[in-house]
This record gives sequence, structure tokens and C-alpha cells, in this order.
Amino acid sequence: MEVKMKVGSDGVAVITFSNPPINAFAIPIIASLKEKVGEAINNDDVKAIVLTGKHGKFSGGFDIKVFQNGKLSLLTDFSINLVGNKIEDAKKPIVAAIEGLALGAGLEVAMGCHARIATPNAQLGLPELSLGIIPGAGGTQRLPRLLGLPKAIEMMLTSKPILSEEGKTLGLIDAIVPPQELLNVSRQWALDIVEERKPWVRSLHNTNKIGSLSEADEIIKVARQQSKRIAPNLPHHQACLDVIEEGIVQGGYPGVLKEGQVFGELVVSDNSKGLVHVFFAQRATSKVPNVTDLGIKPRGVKKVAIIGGGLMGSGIVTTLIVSNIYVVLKEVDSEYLQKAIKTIEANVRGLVAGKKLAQSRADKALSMIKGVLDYSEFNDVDMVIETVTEDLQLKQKIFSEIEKACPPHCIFATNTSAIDLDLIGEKLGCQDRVVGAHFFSPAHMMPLLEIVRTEKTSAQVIVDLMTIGKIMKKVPVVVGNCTGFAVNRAFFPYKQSAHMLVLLGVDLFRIDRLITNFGLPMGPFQLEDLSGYGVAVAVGKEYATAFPDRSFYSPVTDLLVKNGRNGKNNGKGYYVYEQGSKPKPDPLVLPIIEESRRLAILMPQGKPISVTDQEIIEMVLFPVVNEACRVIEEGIVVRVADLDIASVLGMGFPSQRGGIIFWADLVGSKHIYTSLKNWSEKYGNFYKPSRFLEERAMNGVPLSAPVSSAPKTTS
Ligand SMILES: C[C@H](O)CC(=O)SCCNC(=O)CCNC(=O)[C@H](O)C(C)(C)COP(=O)(O)OP(=O)(O)OC[C@H]1O[C@@H](n2cnc3c(N)ncnc32)[C@H](O)[C@@H]1OP(=O)(O)O
Repeated sequence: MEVKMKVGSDGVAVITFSNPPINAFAIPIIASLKEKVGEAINNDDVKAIVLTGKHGKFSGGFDIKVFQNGKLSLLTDFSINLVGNKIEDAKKPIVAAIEGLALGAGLEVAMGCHARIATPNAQLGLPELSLGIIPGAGGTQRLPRLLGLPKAIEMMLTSKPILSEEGKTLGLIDAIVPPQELLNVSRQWALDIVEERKPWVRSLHNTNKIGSLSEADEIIKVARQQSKRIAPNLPHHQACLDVIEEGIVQGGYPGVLKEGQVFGELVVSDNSKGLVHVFFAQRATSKVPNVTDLGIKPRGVKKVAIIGGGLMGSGIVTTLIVSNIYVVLKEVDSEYLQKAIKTIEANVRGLVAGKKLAQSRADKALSMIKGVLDYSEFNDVDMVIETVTEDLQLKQKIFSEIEKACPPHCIFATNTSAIDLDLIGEKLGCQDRVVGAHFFSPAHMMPLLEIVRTEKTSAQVIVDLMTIGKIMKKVPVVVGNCTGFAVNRAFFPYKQSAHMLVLLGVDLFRIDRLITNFGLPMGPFQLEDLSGYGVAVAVGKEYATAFPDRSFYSPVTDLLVKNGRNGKNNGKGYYVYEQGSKPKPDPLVLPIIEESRRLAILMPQGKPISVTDQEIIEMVLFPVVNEACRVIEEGIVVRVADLDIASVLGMGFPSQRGGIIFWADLVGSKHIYTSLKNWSEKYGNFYKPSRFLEERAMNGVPLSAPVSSAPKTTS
């Protein structure tokens, strides 16, 4: 970690910062940068300054670890004294030479400079909102002044970077040059400013891109409405617009002051802590002890066979072919095969329509599938992923067949969402090649890939699957083997909790509404409609067998099916599904619910229980935390934070809440334990707190603390 300065014979001081891998502005970097800029300004031999980063990058931004360490007082100094007073208001011109990326504080420092020269394809952005904060160091003020309000607001609210080419068109970048010319052109540019051949722009004082007050007012008003709709649970989006507005109405400097104040409030908020936790937790999933630290090189997986072209199979094929991987898709007959191909085509069309895939790539992707009805094409596949129905015997039969049909290096993966892998691979001679590749529905959209290893799965197979997962733009999380693995196991009580509440007399649509307000993309009943009741019933049986002490039978789903309701599949579930309109709660389902309540006989004295909105959220989610505790205790996850990432990416648990365990620690294990104990006394074993939760609550140890550090109770 260092900042170096070299003064050339041309009188230009080049100040280079280095903090691999992304040149984050850590505290020592900021202090040295300030010192070096001061030195250059006071040195009479220096006419102008160039700021640049080492390792092919300008900077990925402020060192986010500082947010977790709480040393935040430095931020005002960084924003006002370094970027404002020292750089922008310097009496010598300063040019930013940007290679690779300038994000967050990286771009903010560059915008404080008097010109910006970039290499082609450099990424420029202010992604701070994705961390629950707003851009600091004047970012909220200088970006609108450099490229106009609409684009600046879009970049901040979406956290999406632009490339230098677009930056040049919009006025953020002054010139684009090849990497080998970057420093020379930047030096010359700085000297040209000295000689007044190029303008000396202090962007905070620039007003020509802002437009009139009424225009700005209208743009901000529209952005506020959009934000309310798109990010209803993320108040920092509105806070960002408040700060931008302050700068427009009061001027750039008051805007910077307000930005500092709001930044200071947001950076200590639970939302920001949750999002920062998710940022680091996601990156940590790439590190699996005794797997990724063994120096194993991934083998290329070029051709994959998929068995079964249903919803999951089609989704997995889609994600493979758009990632340039050849697929052999096996179905039982040509009718099913045609149906699967049609689904895949529709998936690909959807990706094109959503601008996630270019039409030219879509055509190429679709040419990469070969549909088959037998195993004759399996002799050169590198991996098979089985995606047939949750039937153990069928899966065992398929695995014995593929062992004979595939080459000896082939990986045998199953997409089962609940069945124990040891049972599936029981009869195979090559159990080291058996692994779970658990995708989440819809597989071509959901980012999580749960990689399930057994005691026998080889490290090579895990490394290969992690690598192919990343090529497919998934986040692979390696977990251990048990019924439901990490995500479905932890979340198996989710549906049950919701059913329990309904059987206790609570309105199902109220539950869905509250869970959506909490931040999940949909409530448990709408989710059940979407995934289909067949899966729910099959998986429910697995859990009932594996965890009989905490499973209960809810008659609701069976009664729905008996009444001709199959969920979204046939347009009728808890909700009615009509083409082109949002799902509508169906009042016709209420008599079915009434009948279920009569059969279940759970309501105390036959009367619905009375619960607050907060209690409903807790009664749905605390049983999930309880089961997650068992997952942690049994060592199913490598580290507790893996469960947070898995819950966010697999279940849509709101990322601003940091994932299921991070959230539980904010709520407090004691409260969770006491509530569950109380409910278990009133409503039965389903709520009974696990031993792990009890121990942690009693000893005041966070649930996220590593397992070995939790003191055991003597009782
Ligand atoms: C005052 C200001 O307004 C406040 C700010 O600047 S807040 C920060 C704004 N910047 C950001 O949000 C960018 C965050 N970083 C990223 O998006 C990506 O890391 C990146 C695009 C820069 C690079 O991506 P990629 O090459 O895939 O590398 P990636 O694996 O993500 O990161 C490499 C390492 O750098 C770390 N890292 C990345 N950005 C970091 C940051 N801003 N602070 C601290 N560490 C960071 C990662 O944790 C990872 O560490 P590890 O190797 O120990 O796991």
C-alpha cells in the first residue's frame, strides 16, 4: 500500500497510488495522497499534477472495510479537505489518468480533478447506493454538473457504471487514449491547462449542464416517484435525491455539506451494514478451505448433458447455452423434448427482450443444444445434471445408467432440491464424482448455485463446478449434504409457518402483504402458487420424514388441488392469474381455507388468534432462523455468512437486511428464543427452539459467531 510521486523534467508531478487488488482508498492511502498533493503544490519545480493508479486500475473506491471498523471521521476530511480544497481548488492543474476503473471515491477524486483522460472501456460509476449509502466526496454534486441531471441520477440510483466511451460522449471524460499513451497524454493535457490551451474546469462550480431550476425540479420529482416504486424499502434512494436537490437549489458547496451529513447518518444505518455485509460475504464464498486453497486447476467443462427438460431443466439449459456451453438435452419422448425446446426458446427471447442478451448471441446460443432421447451422445460430455422429478428410485436408476454411458472424468450432478445425495449415488462405483448442482427457479434468472458435496465428493469436482458456476454468472456456495441442504433446509419452515398462521386463523393475504413489505419479492403463498403444488407436496414429504419432530400436516394444499387449483400453472391458486395483469387475491379460496381450519383444529377454542403485523413477520421468519441454527450447528455451511448470501440470492431475502442470520442478530437471539419458546408452549413443537439457538441466546453469543467460539451450556 503506497503513494509515490515522481516529478518529470517537463514539470509534471505524477502521483501514483497502489493498494492491490483494486487500489481502494484506505486510510493510509488518503493520508499519503493528501501529503503528496500538498508537496507537489508547494514545489516550485512542479507546474501541474497527474493522479493515477497502479495495477491497471484507477481506484475501486473508498475502502469499505473502514465502514465496518467505524473510523468514519476521516470522511469529511477526505471530501472537503482533499477532494475539494486540495485537489479541485488547487492553484496548479490536476489531471486524472484513468485506466480500468474509477468507482465510488475513485470517480469522486477524478471528478475533483480539472480533466479526466481514460483508457478504452474503463468503468466509471458511483455504486454507493448498492451499499446503502450515497456517494460521498462530492459525487452527488459533481456528477450532475459534469454530465447533466438525468444521466447522473440514473447512474447513482442504479449503481451501474458506464464505459469511458459513453463518458466521453456525455462530458465526463475529456479524451480516450490507449493504455500506453495514458500518462503522456495526461501530462501534456495538464501542461496545456497551464498554458490555457485547454480549459481549467472546476466541476463543482459548473452550472451549464444543470438546466433551469424548474427543469431540475421536474427531473427530480419523476426520479422520486420511480424510486418509491422500484425501491420502496430503501430510504437512502430518496435521501440521495434530497442531497442532489439541495445542491441544485442552494449551490454545489452547500450540497457537499449536506451530502457529508446524510452520508454520516446512512453509513451507520442497519441497511448499510446489511448491504456491506452482503458485499463481503458474497466474495468470501469463493474461498472454501481444503478445496480452493489446494492449488487445484479447474478442468474445462465444455459440454454438459441435462436429463429432464421441465421447468428447472429448461432454465439450466438456458443459462448454459447463453454462457457458450454445448448442451445435450435428454427427454423421455419427442413430445416432451419439443416442449422443453419451446420453453428454452421462450427463456432466450425473454432475455433478449429484457436486454440481457443480444439477438446475435441468442441465435448462437440456441444452436448449441442437441435434443436426444437416449444416451448415445453422452460419451464425450464433461458433466451431467439430472433434473427429473423428486423420486429417489428414478434418480438412482438414472445415475447407474449415466455411469455406464459417460466418460470416466464426467461429473455426475443432481439438481434435487431435497433428497440426500448419498442415497442418490448409493449404488455408484464413482461416488467422488457425485455432487449437487442446486439451481433456484427460474434457473436462468436466479443467481444462486448451491454446490452440495458429500463426504466423498472430490475437491477437483467442486473446483470444476464452482468455475462453471461463475462462467454461468452464478454465485456458487458450497454446502454440505443433508435433506434440503442449506437454503431449502433453513427455509423449509417458511411455508409451514405461513400455513400454521393461516390454520390459526390469520388472513393469508395479510401474511403475503406483510412479508412483501418486509422486503421479500413475494409472500409465501404467492411463492407456493409460482413453484407449483406438486413440488411443494413432494418436498414436504421429504421434510416430514427427515424432521418429524417439527413438521406438521397442513390440509390446505391438498384441498386446493382437490378443488382444481394448481397455482400459477393453471391460473388458479391462492391468487387468480390472468395474462397481462398482476396476480389478484382470489376470494373463492377462502371457503377452502375455512375447511382446512376445521380439519386441522389448531385455533385455540375454535377462534382465530389475534396477532400484530410485527408478530406475523416474526412467526413466519423466526422458525426459519431456528432451522438455520441447526444448519450452522451441523456444519452444513462453511461459514455462517454463506447462509446469509444463500438466503439473499436463493430466497430473495432482502439484501439490505444482510441475510437471515445477520438480520436475526440485529433482532437479537434472546428475543427470538423467548418468542419461539412462548409459541411452542401455545401452539406446539413446530416452534420449539433448537439447542443451538437456546445456547447462544442464554450466553449472549451472536448467532453469526463461529461455531467453536460459542460456549456450551452445562445443562
Ligand atoms: C466516499 C465514497 O463515496 C464511498 C465509496 O467509495 S464506497 C465504495 C464504492 N465502490 C464500490 O462499491 C466498488 C466495490 N467493488 C466492486 O464493485 C468490485 O470489487 C470491483 C468492480 C471493484 C472489482 O471486481 P472484481 O475484479 O470482480 O474483484 P472482487 O472480487 O469484487 O474484489 C477483489 C477484492 O477487493 C475487495 N474490494 C473490492 N472493493 C473494495 C472496496 N471498495 N473496499 C475494500 N475492499 C474492496 C474485495 O472484497 C475482494 O477482496 P478479497 O479478494 O479479499 O475477497
